[in-house]
Formats: sequence, C-alpha cells, structure tokens
Amino acid sequence: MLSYLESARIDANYRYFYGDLFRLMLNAGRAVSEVVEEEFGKGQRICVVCGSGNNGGDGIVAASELIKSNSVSVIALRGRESLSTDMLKRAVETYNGPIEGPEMLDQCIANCTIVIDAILGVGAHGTPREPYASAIRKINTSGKAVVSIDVPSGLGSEIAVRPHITVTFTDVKEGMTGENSGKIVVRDIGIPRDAVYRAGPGDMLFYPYPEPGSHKGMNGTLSVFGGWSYYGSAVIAARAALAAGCDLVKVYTTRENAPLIASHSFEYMVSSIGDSVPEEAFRSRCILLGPGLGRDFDRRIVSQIIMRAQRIVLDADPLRLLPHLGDLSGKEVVVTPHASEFRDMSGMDPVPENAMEFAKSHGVVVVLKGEEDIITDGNSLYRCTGGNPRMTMGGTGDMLAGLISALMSKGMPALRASLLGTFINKSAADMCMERKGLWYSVSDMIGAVPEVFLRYSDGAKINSFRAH
Ligand SMILES: NC(=O)C1=CN([C@@H]2O[C@H](COP(=O)(O)OP(=O)(O)OC[C@H]3O[C@@H](n4cnc5c(N)ncnc54)[C@H](OP(=O)(O)O)[C@@H]3O)[C@@H](O)[C@H]2O)[C@H](O)CC1
Ligand SMILES: [K+]
Repeated sequence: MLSYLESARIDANYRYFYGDLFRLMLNAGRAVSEVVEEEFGKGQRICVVCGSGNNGGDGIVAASELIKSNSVSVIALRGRESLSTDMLKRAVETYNGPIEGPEMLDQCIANCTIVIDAILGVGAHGTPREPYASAIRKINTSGKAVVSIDVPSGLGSEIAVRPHITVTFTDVKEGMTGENSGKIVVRDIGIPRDAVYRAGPGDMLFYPYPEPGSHKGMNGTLSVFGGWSYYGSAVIAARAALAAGCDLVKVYTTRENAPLIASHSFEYMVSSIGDSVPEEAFRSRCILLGPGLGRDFDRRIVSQIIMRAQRIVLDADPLRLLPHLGDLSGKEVVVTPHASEFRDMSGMDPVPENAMEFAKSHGVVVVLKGEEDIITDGNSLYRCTGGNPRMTMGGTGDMLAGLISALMSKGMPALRASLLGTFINKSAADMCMERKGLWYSVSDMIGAVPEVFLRYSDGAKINSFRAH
C-alpha cells in the first residue's frame, strides 16, 4: 500500500536517478488501454476526461493506444492550452486525434460507452475544485462504465469519482478500497527498485515545513549530549542541527568544555552537567547522544540518558553500550555506526544483511556509514549513494548525526529522518566538491545545507509556505 506522498517520493527519486518520467507515463497509458480492452473488448466509444497534471497525461497516452481499435474522444477540462508541461506536451504528441475543451464534456459523456477518469492522481490535494468538481459529478451520474487512472479522482474527499475499475500503478494507493475504487487492477509500469530503496530528493517531501503561526520550539527542540572529550564534535552536530531547521538546540557537556563550545556560536545554548542529567534535557523532542563523548564516559549517566529518552540518535562511543541495553523498540532510536563501530557493537561484519538483522533484533534504525550509507529499520533496506572521498575527514559523521537528530526533533519518524539526513549530508559534500574540489571543510558542508534544501525540495511547497 503506497501513500500519495510515498508515490510522489518515488516519482521524484526516479526523475533524479533515471531522468524524465515520460517512459513511465507511456507505460502507464498503455497499461490502462490494455486493461480497458481486456475488460470491455474493442470497438467501444470512449470518453477520456483529463485534468492538467500527469494523471491527465496518462489518459492522453491511453487514448493514443485505444484509438487504434475504438472510437475515442479526449476532453481537457482546463482547455488544451493547460496541457503545458513538457511531459504533457509529449503525451499530446502521441495522440493524433482532437483534444476538446470542457464545453464538449456533456456531449462526450452522453455518446460514450466508457468514461476514463484521468482528472486527478496522486498529485491532488483536498477536495477537487472547479471545473473538476462538476465533471466528477457528471461522470458519477452518467450511468456509463467508468475506469479511473491510478486513483479515483478526488479519492478521500466528498467529491470523488466512483469507478467500476481503477487501474493503479506499482501498488495500491492508501485509502483505496473495493467500495470506493471498484475492481482494483495493479500494473507494474517499470519503476526500478532503486527509485524506492535509495535515499534521494523525494525524501525532501517528508520534511515538516513550519506551519504559519507556529511559535518558538514547535519546529524542533534538540538536546545534544556530547563534546565531553572532543568539544568540536558537539559544535559540528549542533550547528548542523540548526542548519537543518531545528528551532532550539542545547548542548549538554562538561564544565571545562562548556565555555569552549559556547564560544563557537551564539545560536545554540550550552549547559554543563555534573553527576546527573537535568530533567529539562528530556523535554526536548529528540536527544542526540555521542558526538565527541570520548571513550571514558560515565556509563551510568549515559545508560540513564538512553533509557529515559523516547527519541534518540546514538553516535560514536556510546554505541558500545547498545548490546547491553536489550530491546529498544517502543522508542524511536537511530544508531549511526561506521564499519568498525558496527563490528564493535554487534560482533558482526558491517554488511547490509547484518545491519538489517541488528536493526530488527534491537528495534532500532541502523545507519551504517560508508562510501554508500546503508539505512535499515530491520524490515526494509535502503542505501544512500553519492558523496566523495573528502568525506573521510573528521566531522562528517558528527554532522550527519546532527542532521538526523534535527529532523527527528521536527517530528520526522526515525527511518524518514535517516533517509533524508544521509541524502542531505552526501549532497552537501558533493555541492562543496563542485565549488572547491577536494579542499572543502565540514564548515563548508554545514554552510551548504540550506542550498541542498533549496536545490532539491519541492518548489511548490516552499513557494506556498512563502506565500503565507
Ligand atoms: N510513478 C508513477 O506511478 C507515475 C505516475 N504518473 C501519473 O501521474 C500522476 C500524478 O501526477 P501529478 O502531476 O503529480 O498530479 P495529478 O495529475 O494528480 O494532479 C496535479 C494537478 O492537479 C492540480 N490539483 C491538485 N489538487 C487539486 C484540487 N483539489 N482541485 C483541482 N486541481 C487540483 C494541481 O494543481 P495545483 O496548482 O493545485 O498544485 C496539479 O496541476 C499519478 O497519479 C499517475 O497517474 C505519471 O504518468 C508518471 C509515472
Ligand atoms: K484519476
């Protein structure tokens, strides 16, 4: 079962890794025409009702196949000129019949035996607006056989097509049932596994944008326990967390290192801890434990932090404690070992299958860092490619831990935060490499984080936020 957002994630990743989606649109349109002919036979009169997104494009491609053995009319509900994206223009080129405007809708529906609903797919938000709403009502009262493409248009809102058949792609979409979608036919349209199981720009879709009107602390609170031995690691993690959009970051460190860490930025807060952990630290939405802690940490305090935290990222030295802490499921835990840390904490070779086994048996998300990061929650195995050899410098792991914990502090679930965090980390490194070759620093990488967001996030979302 795919959510609309997961489906959009796969599309975005496909575009990024494999180029344009048009091949998929061709496959989607062909799949629809095959199902229509399998179900109803040839020689039908078919009315294809199209919106101006890619769902409409699938409809036009289906029309270009169906017209070979049926009588076909195509309606563009917002007029032919609305089919203006490159993908839609290419879809229109496949079809050599006329494309009518909305004024022909009534006649087209009246004359047909089958209506194909290509109005809205997984790119829809909320209740369909006009002219789609009226078209949906007309389709539903037409008495004709109705086939929806991918999802019934308007699914989940009060104005939705009620089809006899839905031809859906890759997997059933969230919310679809036999009652609201009719007979559900799932067709593979050739999406490679990698578009699903590789971190990419599609993971940006899950970034929680600040709600207009939200106030301080609603968009991330993070407690960083670190810098007890190596103060710079805590500075890097805290700065990376701020760059990823966390509202409030507080570093808990030793009395000696607190002033040093504070002197590096006025944007995070610093507190020194003694024999016990201040209660307020657990009020943060997420805890990051580990960067720069060193090997000689107080096991009692560190175990206490892990046991008390609900959402926690564990990095570096405290990872050694993990085998002694039992099952952590029930909490949201991410562990971020590199190869030798993984060996130490698990006693297993640092390979994807073992990362998966460890994640499953401990109820955690494992981010096994390397030339290719492995990300697993014990059920699914993802990888994050990209990055470059300069990432072997000290501090890139601290930065990754800061990014993942910041995303969790903003409410992202552990696995989603890990996918997006690894993608941002490697993309920041690659962006720095474009500019400075191998001679960039971790500070440069942190500086590149906002640009990574801007380059890869869904422009529409950013714009709609700006519009408020
Ligand atoms: N990988 C795949 O499975 C492929 C799927 N394909 C098909 O593409 C659609 C998704 O296409 P997309 O372009 O993202 O979105 P839609 O076609 O669903 O619609 C987007 C347009 O609709 C407008 N919109 C959104 N909500 C509403 C509403 N409530 N009322 C009216 N209009 C609405 C939206 O405009 P906005 O300005 O509001 O953003 C868009 O213009 C998928 O379902 C498949 O059918 C591809 O073929 C590729 C492979
Ligand atoms: K549809």
